[in-house]
Amino acid sequence: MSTLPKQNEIHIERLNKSYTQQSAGDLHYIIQDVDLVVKGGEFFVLLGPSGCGKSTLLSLIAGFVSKTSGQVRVGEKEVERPGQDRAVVFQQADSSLFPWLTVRENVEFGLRMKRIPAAKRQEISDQFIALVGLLGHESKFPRELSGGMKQRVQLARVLSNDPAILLMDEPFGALDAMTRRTMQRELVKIWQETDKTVIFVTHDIQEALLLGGRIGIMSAGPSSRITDIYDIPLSYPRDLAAPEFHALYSQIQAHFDE
Ligand SMILES: Nc1ncnc2c1ncn2[C@@H]1O[C@H](COP(=O)(O)OP(=O)(O)OP(=O)(O)O)[C@@H](O)[C@H]1O
Repeated sequence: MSTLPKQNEIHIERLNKSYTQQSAGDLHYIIQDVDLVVKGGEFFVLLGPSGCGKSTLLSLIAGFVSKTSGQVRVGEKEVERPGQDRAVVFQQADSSLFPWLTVRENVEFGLRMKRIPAAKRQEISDQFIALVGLLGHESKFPRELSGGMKQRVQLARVLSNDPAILLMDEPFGALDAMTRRTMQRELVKIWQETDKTVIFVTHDIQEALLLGGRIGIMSAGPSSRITDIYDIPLSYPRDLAAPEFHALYSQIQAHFDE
């Protein structure tokens, strides 16, 4: 049996990111000595207070920003730049959708760039438009969609490119509570159907517990680290009213009350 790391496994070792503070001229560590292994096909949630460095860590994995020192590997490859194996879903779909393209054209954009023939493109976009529940809306433009629908288009577009890893930065943060719950449920279903590795950033404990197979707690910055990792032994879909859910909620909440 091969012992090589899976292509969708993420290894982070002694990772540091610092900026030089303009005023003081000294080094300011955003994250310091982060160690983490996310297994292939895992749903991992990064949970921490606002400003602790969650987006920074996600951007380092995405290859959007360069590290100060340490290692980020996907499979066996060191991350040096963005790659097709890692797709990022942002909080605001508006900034990532092309307003002059329809839902279908937005979803097919990456496929067109890869010169996939039209018939195959349509087959793939049909599949993911259906998966995110947007059948019947293919010809609409982003301005004709609600916030939740735009977020679904963003998700369908990302999924149609078939990345091994989904990096999600508070993707439902701007949605109303009901749409947010629907999207959370759909994301879990999509993840179960596609076996992708997901790293999902949030500062909402309830969201973390609804979604995560494991939850990594980040300490408040500066020099933030992952201080604790919780295995969440609850089956999906998760029951907000279950006593086990409440017990885990209180346990995790205690980290932020200290
Ligand atoms: N380019 C930069 N130069 C200097 N400091 C930066 C830069 N980018 C981010 N920071 C700082 O890094 C810290 C962490 O920011 P980051 O956006 O990663 O946190 P976050 O946990 O994702 O926050 P939120 O939950 O509010 O989105 C903040 O204090 C921020 O000011």
